[in-house]
Amino acid sequence: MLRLENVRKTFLYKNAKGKESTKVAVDNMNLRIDDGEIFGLLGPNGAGKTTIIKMLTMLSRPTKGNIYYGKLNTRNDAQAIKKLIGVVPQHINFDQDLTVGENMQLHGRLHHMPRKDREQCISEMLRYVELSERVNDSVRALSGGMKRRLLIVRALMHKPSILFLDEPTVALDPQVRRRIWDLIRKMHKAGVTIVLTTHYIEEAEALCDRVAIINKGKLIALDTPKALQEKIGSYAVEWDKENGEREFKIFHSKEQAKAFANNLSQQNILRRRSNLEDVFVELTGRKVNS
Ligand SMILES: Nc1ncnc2c1ncn2[C@@H]1O[C@H](COP(=O)(O)OP(=O)(O)OP(=O)(O)O)[C@@H](O)[C@H]1O
Repeated sequence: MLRLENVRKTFLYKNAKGKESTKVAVDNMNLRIDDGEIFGLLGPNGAGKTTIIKMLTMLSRPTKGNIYYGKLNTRNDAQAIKKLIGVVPQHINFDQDLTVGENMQLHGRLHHMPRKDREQCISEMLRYVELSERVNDSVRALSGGMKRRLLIVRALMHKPSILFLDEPTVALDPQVRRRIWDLIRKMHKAGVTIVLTTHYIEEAEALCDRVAIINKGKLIALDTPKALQEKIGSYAVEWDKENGEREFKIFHSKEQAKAFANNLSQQNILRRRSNLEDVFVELTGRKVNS
């Protein structure tokens, strides 16, 4: 089990006038992630998701508060925790001058894997993501989707029990995105706990057992996508505003939604089930991708 207790992260920076200011990136966060979950951190750009992942994976220290892996604390037990976790960063960070196999070798060596284990693991992992035939190709020659798949299995080489993925499908087309989702599900089935960040609502809905909605460094909701959606109300009515934008309202009963829709004089009225996007807009007043 992974636990954040009163975690806060601030950054000092110089504002436009050159004056030193403090940015609160993560504000008093309390969170528990259970073994075996696919857990999603959902929020718009700048919400604090990457900062949280960096603290969880010990690339950055909390300004205040503590992060526990069971009884291990990231402040004192970094070496032991590193063996438990795998990290898939947001930006592709292979050595582009090396081949696929050489990049995997490098990662295995950094994790002190014996040569024999390394060789076996690399061929197993490349087979897993159908990249065996590319082992001697330069990483540069791979497509974006292939690089992402390779990034994921590279993080699994030392057999971590928790895998962190920061925006695993950012900038990928829908077909490639689905393939990455299948890979994440496959790893989860194999027993790996998954923690991912996303600003794609569909990704959180498709993959996550539970979702934490983060806005401006704060945790504003935490539950299963279905429970979050039921809490705000399961029925939505939407319509065109005068400026052409869509507006919506959420209701707890179908009858209320129907009565409201019947009394509307606006154009293009639609009744539908509510979704996670509605939850986000209701709670934050913002669209997730704005
Ligand atoms: N090193 C830093 N110095 C100053 N401010 C920072 C630093 N790192 C992050 N921030 C600020 O902290 C806030 C949270 O940033 P973070 O990258 O965690 O957001 P995010 O939710 O991951 O966004 P994105 O989806 O764009 O990656 C932002 O306002 C960001 O500008």
